[in-house]
Amino acid sequence: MVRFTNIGLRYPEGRGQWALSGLDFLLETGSFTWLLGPSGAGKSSVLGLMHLAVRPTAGRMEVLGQDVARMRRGALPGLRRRIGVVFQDYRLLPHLNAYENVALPLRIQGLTEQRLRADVTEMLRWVGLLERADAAPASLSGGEQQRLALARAVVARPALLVADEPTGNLDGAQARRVIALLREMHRLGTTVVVATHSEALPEEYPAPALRLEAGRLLSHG
Ligand SMILES: Nc1ncnc2c1ncn2[C@@H]1O[C@H](COP(=O)(O)OP(=O)(O)OP(=O)(O)O)[C@@H](O)[C@H]1O
Repeated sequence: MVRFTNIGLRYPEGRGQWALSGLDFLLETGSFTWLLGPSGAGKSSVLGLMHLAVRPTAGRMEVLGQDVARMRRGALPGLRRRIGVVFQDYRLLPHLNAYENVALPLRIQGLTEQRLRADVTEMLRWVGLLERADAAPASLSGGEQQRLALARAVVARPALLVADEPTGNLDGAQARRVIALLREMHRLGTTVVVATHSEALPEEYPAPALRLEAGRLLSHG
C-alpha cells in the first residue's frame, strides 16, 4: 500500500519552486497503476518519493504501510530493500556482466553464490536473457538492457515495483514484452506503478491511472 496525504516536494536546488504539491492518493496492495503526464509533470519525482530516494517537503507518506517520516533513519534501508526500481536510464553497472547485475541485490543482502544462483538464473530466463548471462550491458540492445534492469529490480521479490518510462526507448514489440513482464509481476501480487508519457500504452493495457500536470494530480481512476 502506498498513501500520499497532501504531499509537496521542493528540491533544494529548485529555486523555491514546488515540483509537486497537494498530492493525495491511495494505491492498494497488489494494484497496478499508470502514472501519466507530460514531460516535467512530476512523474519521476513521485516515483523518487515512493522508492525513498527523495523525502517529501510537506505532507505525510506511507509506503508499504510504513509512515516514512516517523521511521528511524536506520530502518529505511530495510524498507528500501522491499522496493524494486526500474530507472529511466537503466543504471546497469557497466563493468559487471548480465548475471552479476542481477545477482547484485542478493549479494548485498549477503546471500552466498550457492543460494542466489537459482534465483538469478530464473530471473534471466524470465526476461529471456539466460543465453546472454555473460554479456556486458553495453553489448545488449536497448530492449535487452531494459529487461535486464527489470530482472535486477525484481530478483529480491519486492512488494512494490516502480518503473520510470520502462518502454521509453523501445520499439512496439519490445515495449509490449516489457509491459507483459510488469503485468506478470502484478498478477503475482506485487504492487506495480509505471510512469509513462505515452497515451497509447494505458489504452492498450487499461488500469487505474494517476494523471499529473505541473506537479498536481489531475485525476485518479
Ligand atoms: N533534482 C532536481 N532538482 C531540481 N528540480 C528538479 C529535480 N528533479 C526534477 N526537478 C523538477 O521537478 C519537476 C518535475 O520533474 P520530473 O522529472 O519529476 O518530471 P517527469 O514527469 O518525470 O518528466 P520526464 O517525463 O521528462 O522525466 C520539473 O520542473 C523538474 O525540473
